Amino acid sequence: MSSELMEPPTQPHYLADRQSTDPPLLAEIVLDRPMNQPYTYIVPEALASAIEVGKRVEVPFGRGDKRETGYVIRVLRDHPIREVKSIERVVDNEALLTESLLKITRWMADYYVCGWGQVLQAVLPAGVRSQAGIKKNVHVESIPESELPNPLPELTKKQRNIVDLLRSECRDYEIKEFARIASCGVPMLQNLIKLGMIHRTLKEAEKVDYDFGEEAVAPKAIVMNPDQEKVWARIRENLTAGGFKAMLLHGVTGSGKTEIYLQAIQHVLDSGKEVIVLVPEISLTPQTIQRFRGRCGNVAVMHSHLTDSERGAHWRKIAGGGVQVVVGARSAVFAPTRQLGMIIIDEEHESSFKQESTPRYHARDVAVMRAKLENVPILLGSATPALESWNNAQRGNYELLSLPNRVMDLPMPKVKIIDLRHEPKSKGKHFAISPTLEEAMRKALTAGGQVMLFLNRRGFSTHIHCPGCGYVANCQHCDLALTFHQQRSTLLCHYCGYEQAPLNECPSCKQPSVRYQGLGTEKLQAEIEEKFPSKVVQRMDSDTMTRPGSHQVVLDAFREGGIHILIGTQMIAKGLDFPNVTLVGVINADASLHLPDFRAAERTFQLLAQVAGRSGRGDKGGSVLIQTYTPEHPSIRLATQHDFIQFASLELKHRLEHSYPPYFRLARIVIRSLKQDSAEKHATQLSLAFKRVLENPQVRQPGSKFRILGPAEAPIFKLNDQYRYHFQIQSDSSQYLHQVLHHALALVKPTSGVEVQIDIDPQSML
Ligand SMILES: Nc1ncnc2c1ncn2[C@@H]1O[C@H](COP(=O)(O)OP(=O)(O)OP(=O)(O)O)[C@@H](O)[C@H]1O
Ligand SMILES: [Zn+2]
Ligand SMILES: [Zn+2]
Repeated sequence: MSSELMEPPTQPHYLADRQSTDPPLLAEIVLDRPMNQPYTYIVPEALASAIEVGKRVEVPFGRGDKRETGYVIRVLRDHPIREVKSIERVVDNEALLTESLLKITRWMADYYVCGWGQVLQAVLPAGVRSQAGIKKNVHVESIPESELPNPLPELTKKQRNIVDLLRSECRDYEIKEFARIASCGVPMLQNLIKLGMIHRTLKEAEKVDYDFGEEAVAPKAIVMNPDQEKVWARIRENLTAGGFKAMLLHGVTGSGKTEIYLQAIQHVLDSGKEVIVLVPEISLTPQTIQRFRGRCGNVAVMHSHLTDSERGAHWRKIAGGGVQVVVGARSAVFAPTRQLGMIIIDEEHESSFKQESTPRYHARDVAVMRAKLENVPILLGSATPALESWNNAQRGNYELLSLPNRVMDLPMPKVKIIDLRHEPKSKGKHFAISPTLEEAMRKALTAGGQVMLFLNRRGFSTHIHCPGCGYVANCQHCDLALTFHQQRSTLLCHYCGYEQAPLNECPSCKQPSVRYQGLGTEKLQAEIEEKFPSKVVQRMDSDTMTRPGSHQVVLDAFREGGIHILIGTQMIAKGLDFPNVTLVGVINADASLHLPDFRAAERTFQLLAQVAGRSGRGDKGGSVLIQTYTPEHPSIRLATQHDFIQFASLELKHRLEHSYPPYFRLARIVIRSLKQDSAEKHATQLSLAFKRVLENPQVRQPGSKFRILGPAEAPIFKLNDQYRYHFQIQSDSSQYLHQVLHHALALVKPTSGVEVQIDIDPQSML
C-alpha cells in the first residue's frame, strides 16, 4: 500500500486535541423547508466524525417526536445559550453543498426575500436530495426469447411494440426514460414486468450509463481575426491577473463570440480550473454542445430533460472534480465545482435566466455574485445586451469588449421593412405573408437559398369570437384567450393547459357565426404549403418538437438542404448558424410591442436583432424582411439598422424618465387567492403596512427615492382560477427597498388561502 493512502485524514480543527472541559460540539442547521433562521443542535460525540458542513442531518423538531431534515451550515464548539436538542442521524456520506454554495444561497435568501431552506431546496437537484446513501434506480431490459413465459400472455399491439422496441435497443434503460422513448406510461411497463415480458433490474444511480462525452468532433482550425484577437487579449489579461472581474462582450450576430468563449475555456482548463457556461435552454442544441465537446475536456451538459438520477450523477461527478466544463441552462449556476476558474454567460439578455417560481432568482445576477464570492472573472456575452448590463458597462462596473463586425468580412444582412398599412390586399382575403415577402421568398428559393419564417405564436387561430354578440372564447380558469389547434382539433389555454372542443356555434347567442381569427404558426404553415406546393416546409415549435431528439432531426435536415422553408417560434430565433439561409421573414414584428410591460420595446428589439442575425451567415449573403404596422417605432427602425447602441441610449433615457431599471430597483408583489375578496383584503392591508413603514422615522431614508404603485389588479387578473393583485415598488436604493419590504411584510401575515409572491428585479409584469 502506498504511503499516501496510509496518511490519516486531516481532522477538522474542532476535533483536534479535545479536552474534557471543552464546550460541547454544536451544529447550526437550516431546515429543508421555507424557513430562514438556522437552529442550533448538539452533535453527539458518536456523530462528531461524521458531521460536516454541507451534509444533511435528521433532527427532532417541534413538539412530539417529529423529525426533520436539515443542512449543516456551521459546526462549532460553544456553550449553547439555551437548552438544545441533539442531532439524531447524519444522512449523507459526502457533503452535498460546498462552502461557496452555502454563501451564494445565503445571499439569495436575503436578496430575493425568501427562506434559506427554500433556496437550498431549489438548488439541490432532487436526484441528490432524495439520495439517502446510495439509491437504486429501476431499470428495464429485454428478456431472451428462451426465457419468455410459455404460453405467451395475450398482448395488445401497443404492448407488443414496446417489447419489440426494447429488444431492438439491446441495452437497459431507466424505467422513466424508457417510458418516454416508447411514448407510454410507467404503469404500462410495470404491467409488462408483471406479465414476465420484460425484466426489472436495480442499478445504483451512480452507475447509470449515459453519455458524459460524445464522440468529439474534430474542431475546425480557426484563426482569430484582429477584432477577436483584441478582445481575447483583454480577457486573457484579466484571467492572468486573477480575481473578480466582470466583462460584457457585445458582439453582433455572427461575430465569433462563441470562439472567444472557447479560447477562454481552454485557457482556464490549462490552469487546472473549471468553467461554468450558462446558455439559454433553447440554445442547448446538439450543435452547440458538440462545439464545446469538440474543444474542451470533460463537459457535463445540464438541461431540463435530464432525469433526477442523471442530474444527481452529474452533481456528484462535478463535486468530485471529474468535470472540467459545465454547460447548462439557469440552474447550472449552482454547479458544485471544486475549483471554479471562470463563469461565462451566453445570450446574457435572455429572460429565461430568470426563474419564475420561488426563489425567483436571475441566473445572471446570481452568477455575477458567485463570481464575486469566489473571486473569479465572469464574461457576459450578447448581440443585444440587457439594458441593465449595458448600463453597468457604461458606468465602468463591467469592462466592455466589442466585436462590431461579422467574421470573414461578411456583411450584416440587409433588413427591409414591409409596411403592412400600404401592402396591397390580395383579393379581399387576409394572408399572413404579403406579396412582397412572397416574391422575395420565390427569388431566394430559386437561387438555391433557404428561408426561415418567424412567428412567435403557436397554434392555428389565436382569437375565436362571435361578431354577432361579441363573445370571445376565453379560458375558464384564466383571463386569456384560447388558441385553436387544428391538428389536435382543440381549443387550448397556453397558460394552464385547459382544453375544450372547438366551437361550431356561439355558446352565448347560439348563432353559427363563430370566427377563427388571429395567426399562429400552424395556420402560417398551411398557407405556405399552399403557396409553395413543390417546397419542403417544416414547422418548429413546442407542438411539433415533443419527442427527445426531434430538434436535432429537423435541424440536421435543414442543414443538409432537405427542408426549404423553416417556420418557427422563438425556438428558431437565436443561436442557429446556417450559412445557406439567405432570407429571414418576420411575420409580425408588432406582436410583442404593445404588452403592458416596460421591457416591451427592449424585448422587441432583441428578438428582431436576433432573428435578423440568422440570415446571410454564409458567402451567398442574405436579407431580412420585417412585416409591421408600426415601422416608425424605434425598436423596429433601429433593429433594421442593426444599431443596438442607438437603441440602448434612447431606451435608457426613457427608463430614467419613468424611474425604471436600471436606474431604479424594482420589486413586484403579487397577492393571489382563489377567493377574490381575500386577495383584495390582503392587498389593502399590505398597502396600509407600507404606509406605516414609510412613516416610521427609524426606517425612512429621506435621501432615497421610493415609490409604490398599487395595489391594482394584475394585467392578467385571473390565472389558474386565482385572482391576482399586485404592487410595483421602485427605489433608487436596493438596500432601502429591501428594508421597507422586510418591515412591511412582517406587519401583515396572509390569512390561509392567500399567497404573497415577492419578485425582486421582476422580468414578467403580467
Ligand atoms: N476568426 C474566424 N474565422 C473564420 N470563421 C470564424 C471565426 N470565428 C468564428 N468563426 C465561425 O463563424 C461562425 C459564427 O461564429 P460564432 O457562432 O462564434 O458567432 P456568434 O457571435 O456566437 O454568433 P451568434 O451570436 O449569432 O450566435 C461559426 O461558424 C464560427 O465557427
Ligand atoms: Zn354570439
Ligand atoms: Zn387557462
